[in-house]
Amino acid sequence: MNKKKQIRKKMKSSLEELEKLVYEQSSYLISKRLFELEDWRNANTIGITISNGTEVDTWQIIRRAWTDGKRIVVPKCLTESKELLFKQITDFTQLEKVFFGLYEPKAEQEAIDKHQIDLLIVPGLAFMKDGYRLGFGGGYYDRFLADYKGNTVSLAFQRQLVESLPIEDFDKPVKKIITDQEVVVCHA
Ligand SMILES: Nc1nc2c(c(=O)[nH]1)N(C=O)[C@@H](CNc1ccc(C(=O)N[C@@H](CCC(=O)O)C(=O)O)cc1)CN2
Ligand SMILES: Nc1ncnc2c1ncn2[C@@H]1O[C@H](COP(=O)(O)OP(=O)(O)OP(=O)(O)O)[C@@H](O)[C@H]1O
Repeated sequence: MNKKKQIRKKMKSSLEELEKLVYEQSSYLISKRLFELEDWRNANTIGITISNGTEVDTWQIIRRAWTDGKRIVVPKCLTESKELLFKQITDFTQLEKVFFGLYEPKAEQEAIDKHQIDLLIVPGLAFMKDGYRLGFGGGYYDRFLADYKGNTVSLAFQRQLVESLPIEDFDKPVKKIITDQEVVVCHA
């Protein structure tokens, strides 16, 4: 657990050093790569978080999905059970600010069944090329992925790719990682 905390701390400060212009350009390149993939083209329902701070920008990805007629579903954290409930949004004003400055769908937005999600964009702080990841520590995505059968990709700045991470039994790797420099096809 301590090792994970250490890596999180180090990665957070590395990400804070990204200049605004580099952040914008890298986010643009990552989304451009995503839109070229069959994984994106073939997906009708896309599960995605609302990026915050130094996370790869997802706002522009959501706008593009809406323009392309795709359904966007965004997670709401059930803090007691540490589960994620995905709800459809068709408009950014259907979100509200919750803890840590995160945005979630408002209560009245309708929840969907997790198996309707064709492509899940899985957030994370650090990734290995085999698809294993380190998140923010809630364990929300590890739990969600345990019985999720759909496609998964993660978006990351190149500096978020690391040589090694502590792996635990419950960790589930993602299938692809898209960075500003490459698309990594993961073989865990
Ligand atoms: N933009 C964005 N939205 C997201 C995520 C994300 O990574 N990015 N999440 C990705 O999962 C979920 C929220 N993640 C959370 C992660 C941790 C804690 C939390 O309570 N952290 C504790 C430490 C817990 C621990 O160390 O065990 C804390 O910081 O006090 C809450 C929510 C859903 N929405
Ligand atoms: N499938 C699961 N069932 C029950 N508990 C789980 C499961 N997956 C993870 N956990 C618990 O969640 C906690 C947080 O895990 P971890 O530190 O690996 O989170 P993370 O990978 O950073 O977060 P996330 O998956 O939300 O991105 C751990 O204490 C772990 O025991």
